[in-house]
Amino acid sequence: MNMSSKLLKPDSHLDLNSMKELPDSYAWSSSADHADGQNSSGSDPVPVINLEDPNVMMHVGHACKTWGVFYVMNHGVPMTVLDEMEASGRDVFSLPLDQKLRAARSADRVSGYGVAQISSFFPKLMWSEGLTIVGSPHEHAQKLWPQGHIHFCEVVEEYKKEMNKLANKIMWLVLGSLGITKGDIKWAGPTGELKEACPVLQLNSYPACPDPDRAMGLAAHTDSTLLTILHQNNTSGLQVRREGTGWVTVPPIRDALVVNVGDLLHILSNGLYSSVLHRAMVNRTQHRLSVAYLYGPPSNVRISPLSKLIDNSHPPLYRPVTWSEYLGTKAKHFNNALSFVRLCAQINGFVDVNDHSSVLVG
Ligand SMILES: C=C1C[C@]23C[C@H]1CC[C@H]2[C@@]12CCC[C@@](C)(C(=O)O1)[C@H]2[C@@H]3C(=O)O
Ligand SMILES: O=C(O)CCC(=O)C(=O)O
Ligand SMILES: [Fe+2]
Repeated sequence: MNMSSKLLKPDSHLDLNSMKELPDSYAWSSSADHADGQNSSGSDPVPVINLEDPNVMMHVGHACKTWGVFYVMNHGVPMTVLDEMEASGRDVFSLPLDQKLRAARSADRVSGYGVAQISSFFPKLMWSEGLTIVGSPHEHAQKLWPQGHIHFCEVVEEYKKEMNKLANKIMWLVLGSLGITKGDIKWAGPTGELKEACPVLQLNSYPACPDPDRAMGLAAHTDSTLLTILHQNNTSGLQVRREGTGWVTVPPIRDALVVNVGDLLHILSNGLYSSVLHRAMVNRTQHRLSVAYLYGPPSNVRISPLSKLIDNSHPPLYRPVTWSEYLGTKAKHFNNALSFVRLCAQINGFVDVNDHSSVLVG
């Protein structure tokens, strides 16, 4: 069976690295929309939080409430671990296309190589490729490098270990900022460690693009996570949507990682913290890489608004949902997914601040 032709849309096979012009199937818009955010020097910058600051919890809470995204410094992840992951990502994406397609994501799975999962919601193709690793990287690595893949697997495992520690730390800061303590979280272990679901690592590659003003690296979306921790190489491209300002660029800072609030944290916080809409733009000369650690709860845990945040004047806004149920809803309804777990939206006459359905197309 020819896996690749069955698994990806025929025109998704184009080797982005070899294109001299932007094919029409990749042309999203006029440059006007894209210009928004490229020059956001006038707007507030995304908060940078020092994890060793004595007031760190307050800063995290404030950033979650007002931005849904922040940088963390003094995060404790060794620079070598970040650099090695970046180098390994580069190794993957510089393989010949036919070799990468051996690890292609099949229609019924989350993991593997291919175009972004959300591609099917858009009429145009995105200027990117990704490798999604759920759990062990072994199976994909073996397909990518039949002769040897130990190093790649070691790098991924080390990266996940470090990210898990950091995600746990940040998650407790977030929960603490909501007044939540260890006993309030069902999926916390005896020493306060948060049990996590099968961790998901998303490697994204955005090759240099002949017409970046009309292309889109990764279309606007929110993450279906509690938190996402993002490492980017030295090339800018990430933008977040800010109420009243528009698209704000989140340039790489060498010593910092980017943390996004995901949809499940929006639900858990009963809407106090909103997941942030973000997208990735591409560059004319530089290859951009990013590595996202998608952090969520164990798969059997139902996430619902924390009971400490509920009272008569703050009724629960969402019904309980597990991560895998939510991913299914997202796969079907994309940026509308939250409204499908929302309680009584019509009765209460709420306008969901997190309903991003109107920003579907770049
Ligand atoms: C655990 C997740 C979360 C996924 C789906 C699945 C695996 C890959 C994730 C991403 C990564 C790239 C952006 C996104 C929007 C996409 O297309 O795939 C993400 C999506 C989500 O956050 O909803
Ligand atoms: O490449 C980026 O900066 C964004 C990646 C992203 O949003 C994701 O993987 O979910
Ligand atoms: Fe994302």
